[in-house]
Amino acid sequence: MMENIEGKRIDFNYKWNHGDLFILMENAGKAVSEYITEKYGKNRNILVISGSGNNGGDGIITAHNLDSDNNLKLIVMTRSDGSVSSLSRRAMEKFGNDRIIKNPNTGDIRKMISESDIIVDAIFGTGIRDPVKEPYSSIIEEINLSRAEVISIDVPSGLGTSHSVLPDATVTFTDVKEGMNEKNSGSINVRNIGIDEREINYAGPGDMVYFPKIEKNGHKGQNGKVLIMAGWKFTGAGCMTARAAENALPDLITMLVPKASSTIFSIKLEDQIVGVFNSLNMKNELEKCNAVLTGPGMGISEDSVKVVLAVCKSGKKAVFDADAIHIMAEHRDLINQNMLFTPHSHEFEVLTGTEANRENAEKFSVKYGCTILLKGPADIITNGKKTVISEGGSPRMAMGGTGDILAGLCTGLMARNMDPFHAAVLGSFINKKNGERLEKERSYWFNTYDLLGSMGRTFREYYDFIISNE
Ligand SMILES: NC(=O)C1=CN([C@@H]2O[C@H](COP(=O)(O)OP(=O)(O)OC[C@H]3O[C@@H](n4cnc5c(N)ncnc54)[C@H](O)[C@@H]3O)[C@@H](O)[C@H]2O)[C@@H](O)CC1
Ligand SMILES: Nc1ncnc2c1ncn2[C@@H]1O[C@H](COP(=O)(O)OP(=O)(O)O)[C@@H](O)[C@H]1O
Ligand SMILES: [K+]
Repeated sequence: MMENIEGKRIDFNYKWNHGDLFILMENAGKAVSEYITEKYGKNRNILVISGSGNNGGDGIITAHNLDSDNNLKLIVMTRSDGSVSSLSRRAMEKFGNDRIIKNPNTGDIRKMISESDIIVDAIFGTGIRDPVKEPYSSIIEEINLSRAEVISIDVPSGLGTSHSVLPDATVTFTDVKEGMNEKNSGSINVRNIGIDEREINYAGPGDMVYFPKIEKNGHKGQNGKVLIMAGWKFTGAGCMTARAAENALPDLITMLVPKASSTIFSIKLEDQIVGVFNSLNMKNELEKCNAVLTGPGMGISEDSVKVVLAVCKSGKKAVFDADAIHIMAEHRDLINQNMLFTPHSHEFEVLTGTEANRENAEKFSVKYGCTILLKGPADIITNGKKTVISEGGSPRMAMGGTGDILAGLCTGLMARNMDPFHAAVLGSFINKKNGERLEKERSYWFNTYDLLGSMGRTFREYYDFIISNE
């Protein structure tokens, strides 16, 4: 079962890899027209009703393919300014603009429906917004009143709203969509339209769809607060986590550190809030934050155990890295679905007592409900329900500190309201692409400062890609 946003993610990955989604639309139209021809034969009275988005475009290609062997009519309902999506425009040119019936009135639509044996429903797909208003609600009602066979493309138009087409069959692409069942979709036929494993099961630019946009009129605090308790033994590691977390664009980052090292942190992180650790401060900051990180450069001490246990008790979204993973190995009963663990293979073995591989990561996630990001030349991210592989990066990333950057970045993303799984996938992807960018510029001669310095540019490249293609 695929959520709509996951469909978007896959589309963006496809677009990044192949440049153009039109071939998918052509394949979608081919899948639907073949289904109809196989089931109903030729010389039928077919009415295709398309909306203004890409679902409508799939309908237009379907109409194009069925046109020569049937008595076919194509209606296109445009947006109020007369436009349709850019892919649909290409589909319209292919069909022949002058033969398309644009925005007919409801009476004419009713008449065309009554004259048809087969109706192809391509009004809305996964891009539907609630509520469905006139004229769409009436068109959907008319379709449901007709005696014709109704075939929906991808999803019954209006699914999930109060006005939904009730088709005899739905031809859907890649996977069954969220909310679909035989009762609301008729017989469900899943067709592969050319999306391959890489676009589905591997991290890619499409993972940016889960990154919450910055609201133009936002106010302080709205974009999340990060709490970091790290670097108590190795201050450098702690500072890197904070610098990395900034790239997720949270509003506030607070570090709690021991009194003895607070001056060092204040100097190195002059633009961030550095507080002195004590039990009361920790309690207050844990209450305020949206996500918390502990572990990197922390050392294992009485206080660090206290911190890790307090984080567990807080119920906040949390990232456990490095020493915190060692501590949590003794407290597995406290693990829950708000937690992300970012072990390399040795830490994984300590945490789980099993060999570091995909299967064991999945088993552990299922058992404890948490997300695991198992680091290596290829990162494996799993929450037990889904697993994504994140490939790439640079061999130079084996240097110390890249794990701290990754943990900080993931925490920042979780504070921005992302769930642990999608934060881990995007964090790993951006971190690795950032390493690739630097390797391209400097071969292996770069360090963690360089990674932190260029992360914003790497992020932006993918952010802009999503924004400019939405
Ligand atoms: N990777 C895939 O699976 C592919 C998906 N494609 C198709 O693309 C569809 C998604 O396309 P889109 O994202 O363009 O979205 P849709 O085509 O589902 O709908 C969006 C359009 O409908 C309008 N709209 C939405 N809700 C409305 C409402 N309540 N009242 C009036 N107008 C409304 C929007 O303004 C927009 O123009 C999928 O369902 C599928 O059919 C295909 O083109 C091929 C590839
Ligand atoms: N040889 C490598 N090739 C590509 N990416 C790597 C390599 N080594 C580490 N990375 C990446 O660097 C990040 C940090 O991993 P790692 O170095 O294992 O963490 P740590 O700093 O905790 O040891 C991960 O995203 C990982 O994929
Ligand atoms: K549809």
